[in-house]
Amino acid sequence: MGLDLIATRRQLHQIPELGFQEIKTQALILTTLDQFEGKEYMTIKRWRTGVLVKIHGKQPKRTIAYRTDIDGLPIQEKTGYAFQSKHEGQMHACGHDFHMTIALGVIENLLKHRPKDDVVIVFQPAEEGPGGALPLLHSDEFNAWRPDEIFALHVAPEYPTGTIATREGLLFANTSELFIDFKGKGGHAAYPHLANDMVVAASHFITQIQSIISRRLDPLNAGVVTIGKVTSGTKQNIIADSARVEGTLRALNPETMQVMKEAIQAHVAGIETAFSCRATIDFGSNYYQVHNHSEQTREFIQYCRDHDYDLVICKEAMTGEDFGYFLKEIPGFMFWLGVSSEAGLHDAHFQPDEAAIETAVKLVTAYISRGA
Ligand SMILES: CC(=O)N[C@@H](CCC[C@H](N)C(=O)O)C(=O)O
Repeated sequence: MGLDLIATRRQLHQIPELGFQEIKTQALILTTLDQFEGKEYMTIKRWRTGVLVKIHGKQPKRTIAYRTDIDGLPIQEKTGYAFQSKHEGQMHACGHDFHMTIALGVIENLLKHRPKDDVVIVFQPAEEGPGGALPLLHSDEFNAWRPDEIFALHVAPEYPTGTIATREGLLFANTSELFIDFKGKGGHAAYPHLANDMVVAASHFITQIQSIISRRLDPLNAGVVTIGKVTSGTKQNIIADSARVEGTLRALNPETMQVMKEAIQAHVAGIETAFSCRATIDFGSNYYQVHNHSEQTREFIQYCRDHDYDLVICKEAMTGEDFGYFLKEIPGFMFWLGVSSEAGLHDAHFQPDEAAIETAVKLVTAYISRGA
């Protein structure tokens, strides 16, 4: 009996793990691969918590790669699914359970009907952070099987199930994480003049940096500053001696990202002066933009049109993806797969439509096998 795609997705959904901690996920991928018929035609390698699979083509002239990410997010799930995450505070809220299931379905198909060329399927850890693509791309394991072309998909809640959306050129933005620690002097709530309040300092900083977008950037060259987490204080009547601000920066080109980082540094320096405090800035992991190569994207678009897929030529998005690092070095493309969820990506209620999995397995298998 073949792979049950829905059951596999639900199994994966129950065991989300954060970047470079995907131990159970890796084990489940390996166990699933081990059950496939035709496994003599594949070679499997582990890379950290990821997995690389090579399917040996019948008359290989080149290698085509397909990549899936495998990590989950630090979100407490609120879907109410019977197969809800078993890991407290962790959830597949960005569709990586879908992405992995699709990759497994594709491997099963390619082992049954071997393609002409070699195929490498990459199960990459840590897409949500700190970033698995760059170290994987420069690993010996990957480079021993370095492909001529690579592609990937990402689920899209806003499109109807099975819709394929992509574009030539820029698809996803440049990103940089942002972590700032403010250090001041704590004290009694009734004596603010004897303390140095980091709740107030951090609040000023968060409000001020909104003007980076409105006053520092060319309005035609968009950027985003989002602060997603603020931590400070111990009790309502104690002035906090420290505050930590965590966020992300987004920009449509690397130059704009640089402008934003310099502006952040200037604002932090201003806060240090104004509030007599100290601050450290960490830009965390940075993802290079996902820039689809024209020739490969056009061929894929034409294939979708010729085979009656619901195709949308979409706009670029401010999401980030470390798949951009692969595309910086290897020709290829990324596309969105519609999964019609009312709740969006990174939302505790995210409920993608499982019907999209089969559509994607068929498309990716057929696209890899075309011309065979
Ligand atoms: C598709 C998606 O949602 N990707 C994530 C990538 C994370 C980037 C990085 N860790 C950051 O937060 O800057 C996204 O948030 O866009």
